[in-house]
Amino acid sequence: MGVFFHSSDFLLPSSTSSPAGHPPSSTYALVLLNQSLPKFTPLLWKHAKLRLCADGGANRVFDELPLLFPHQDATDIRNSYKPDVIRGDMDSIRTEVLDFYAKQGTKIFDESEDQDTTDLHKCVAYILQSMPNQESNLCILVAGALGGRFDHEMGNINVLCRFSSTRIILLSDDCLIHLLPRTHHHEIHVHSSVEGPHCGLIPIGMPSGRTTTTGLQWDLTDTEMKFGGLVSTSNIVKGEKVSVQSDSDLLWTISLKGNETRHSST
Ligand SMILES: Nc1ncnc2c1ncn2[C@@H]1O[C@H](COP(=O)(O)OP(=O)(O)OP(=O)(O)O)[C@@H](O)[C@H]1O
Ligand SMILES: Cc1ncc(C[n+]2csc(CCO)c2C)c(N)n1
Repeated sequence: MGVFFHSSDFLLPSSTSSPAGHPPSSTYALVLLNQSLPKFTPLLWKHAKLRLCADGGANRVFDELPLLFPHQDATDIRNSYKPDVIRGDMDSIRTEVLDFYAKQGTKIFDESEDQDTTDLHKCVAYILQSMPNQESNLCILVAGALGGRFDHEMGNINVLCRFSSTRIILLSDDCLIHLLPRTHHHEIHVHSSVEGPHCGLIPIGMPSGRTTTTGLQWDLTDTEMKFGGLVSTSNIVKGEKVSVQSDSDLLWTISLKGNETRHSST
């Protein structure tokens, strides 16, 4: 069985290269959702080759990005953070925002006839169509995916499952989540300057009969996990490397640093 390597390099400045022995860095696409943008959004923006707003996510870029640069002119910031694409059912984007980005040359896709898939789903499908040759090293970063409405959060997690062969990372200021498909063993490189130590491993879709880990305070050894039984929450990463293998798909989540003033216990 092959090994998947995972590393949150996108949380580090662009000049910081991957550690020796790690695979070449990913090609990133960024999707911005209609939820408070993480304060590290400008860093994700810089790493990304393609930037999309899911419907009302464009309002967040318009309203909130200038607030991250309080000493600069809001219009200058809006002019320099122009999304490549806005796609969704367009029931949340404000007209002034749509007009502003349409004039800037952003491609607008109104998919209002599809009321069965979420705006995030529509954006991921667009990325896969428009970057077909990048699939093996493509990594889709989703900003504003967590915190807020629970139905939206579950819809966002469902996108991880619907596109399980694509690397997709859901992000908020507080944590990240991605899928560890059962088809591979997983090696997670932890950048302790920006992430951890709190983490979790959660079976998704079905119980996990056997999961084995190394590198955690509470490691699992051929352990069963299921809702109604054990799921691994409030675990702790011990060092720089975590390994996971399981007979079913798991969600991996790890806390992000930088919110110590809001969460004094982290
Ligand atoms: N509170 C939230 N928490 C997490 N994700 C969110 C939240 N609000 C929106 N999103 C994400 O942003 C995307 C775009 O949001 P938007 O508000 O435009 O969606 P929507 O389809 O109009 O929502 P709805 O009609 O259910 O209110 C959604 O598809 C979802 O992925
Ligand atoms: C069983 C079922 N539940 C909810 C929806 C509604 N829905 C799901 S995704 C979406 C688009 C949001 O932009 C909407 C309205 C549906 N179609 N089918």
